[in-house]
Amino acid sequence: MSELAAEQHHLNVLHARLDALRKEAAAALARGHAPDVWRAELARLQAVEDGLCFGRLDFTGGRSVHIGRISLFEGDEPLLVDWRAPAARPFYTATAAEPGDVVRRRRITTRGRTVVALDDELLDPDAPRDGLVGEAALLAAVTAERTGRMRDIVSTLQTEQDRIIRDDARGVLVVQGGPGTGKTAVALHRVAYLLYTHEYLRARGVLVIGPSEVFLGYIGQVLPGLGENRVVTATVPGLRPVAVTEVDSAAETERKGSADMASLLAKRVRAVVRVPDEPVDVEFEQQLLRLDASAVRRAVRTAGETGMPHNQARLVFQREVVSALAEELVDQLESVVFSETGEALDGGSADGRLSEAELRALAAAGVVLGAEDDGPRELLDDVDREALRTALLGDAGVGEVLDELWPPLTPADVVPGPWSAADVPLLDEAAALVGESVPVFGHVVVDEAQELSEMAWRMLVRRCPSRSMTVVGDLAQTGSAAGATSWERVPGPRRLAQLTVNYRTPAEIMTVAAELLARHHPALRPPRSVRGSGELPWRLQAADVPGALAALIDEHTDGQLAIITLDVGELADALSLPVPPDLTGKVVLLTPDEAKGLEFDVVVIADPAAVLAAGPNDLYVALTRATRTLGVVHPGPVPPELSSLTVR
Ligand SMILES: Nc1ncnc2c1ncn2[C@@H]1O[C@H](COP(=O)(O)OP(=O)(O)OP(=O)(O)O)[C@@H](O)[C@H]1O
Repeated sequence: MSELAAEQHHLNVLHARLDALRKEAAAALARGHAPDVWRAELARLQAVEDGLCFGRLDFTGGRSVHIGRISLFEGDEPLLVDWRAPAARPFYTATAAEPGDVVRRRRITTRGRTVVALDDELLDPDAPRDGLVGEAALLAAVTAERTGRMRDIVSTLQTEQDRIIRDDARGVLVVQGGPGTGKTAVALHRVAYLLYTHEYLRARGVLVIGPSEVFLGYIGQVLPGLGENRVVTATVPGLRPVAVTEVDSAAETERKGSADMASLLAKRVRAVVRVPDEPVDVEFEQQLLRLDASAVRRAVRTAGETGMPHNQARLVFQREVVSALAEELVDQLESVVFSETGEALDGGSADGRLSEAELRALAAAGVVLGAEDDGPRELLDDVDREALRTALLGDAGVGEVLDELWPPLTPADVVPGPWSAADVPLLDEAAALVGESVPVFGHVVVDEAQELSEMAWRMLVRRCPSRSMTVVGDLAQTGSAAGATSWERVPGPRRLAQLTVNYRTPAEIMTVAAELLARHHPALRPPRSVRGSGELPWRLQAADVPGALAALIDEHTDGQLAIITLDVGELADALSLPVPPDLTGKVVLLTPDEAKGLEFDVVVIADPAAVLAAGPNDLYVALTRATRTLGVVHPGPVPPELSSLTVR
């Protein structure tokens, strides 16, 4: 039997096993037993159909294992090892220089259920080293036409990526890497790895944060394809569903993103508590009670000292005030008996019995006087006092006074609308200050993390108090005015990892991007492109930009074409392209901000000077989106940053 036929035979066995498991799951689901569990299991088994098995390791001594998306067994015999299992690790880490006991690594390419190619690497310590694992398969993957949906890279993960994926779950791992270094891909594979490795994370959940809904759609297929359906994905504003209708200026975005807002909001919340200078009159069952300003001050202090959020501390405040009021009432009642002159006061009877009003007050508190009761001193034991406090608390008039002194708050009281995206972290902060809780996750992944404001980070820490986080981004791509220029704002303690190889952008394009980077971020190193395309980036001067673009679209045949520009409105009309963009279209029109994290076969930047004026980072993002060809169409003089492009 040929090697290909042998692998086909094994793949048939694997799919037969997969089909059997699906049947079992479907039958269990039909029986109605633990439907959620079986539905999820069925979805997991369905999602691993494509590329079920993609590799094989042969070890010294003749043993071999097949590597795939999930583990499969026939009885005790392992048919397929999950790529995340320790046994699969050498598939990603073994090198010719350090082969361990691996003698051969085989990449198996399948189409549907058919094996179409084998790519063998003999791990011979004497062979020349190129640093790339499985170069042929890798190059095939990175040059494949783009579809508008991200694919997983499980069969071609590189060693520096593998190391990050399997890094410790605890603490904050920050991954800095230039464009196309696989940060998004690595972050998603790490989620799959952590969920596989740590049972507790499956129970506590993982949250993946992305920069936009379009981006979340782009990455949406990756985790299900890796057999993980249980991850929550969201944008930062999406974590708190409120109506975002406003757009802030850059200065406003920066101001609202600053950590100073946290103390400002805390101050705003504290300021609603009123401490009067004069005693406050409180009416209860037609009795007038006097609440001393000092008693209010004491209650505010006691409530404040609990450190509880506003609405919870309010309850403490209320209990304190009501205790003071109850004491006042008791004093009044007791004074009937114990007035200095021995006289009954306030209409009480001379023998120390109580007035009508006092009886009503006691009745409201549920204190019932029997005929044998002499007076309130003996009557008002601890239970009665508690009943009195409860009655005071439940009284509408008393409640009104309490609410005036310490009003209950909603987040919208603290941060009134209408709201912009930058208000959402402020509303979230306000929610925490007033005492609303949020769902908590076992691990949080943040993609395009350079865009997050300090206030957004606070929002995420509230959702992950354990601070088990994976944070990936590129400081050279920061677009938001409230975004980061260093990783210092990421909650600590943090450890930093780097990705250095660009799998997306060909060397010819990266040379242009590197010049821009050198001008504006001299401290940052551009990533090294894994390949060249043989196509030089070009520029075209055209007074009629929409006309020039229409001609380019007409000429375009292969793969996806993206037009990146600052002002999409005008071009959308002229070129009849959808806004917001449809990523599955043949031609996609979008802003640099929307293009963040995405990639296309061909990219044309319209009016690069305008993009540059918005910020060099925006132009850097736009320049690094193409997997094959880059062009710019400029109506005026070309920015010096792009003067080296070939004139078309
Ligand atoms: N090991 C790999 N094998 C095959 N393809 C890879 C590998 N690593 C990355 N890629 C591909 O490179 C492209 C860029 O990856 P990804 O989007 O994760 O990069 P990024 O660092 O997040 O980029 P950016 O900062 O520009 O958003 C994707 O198409 C991804 O599939």
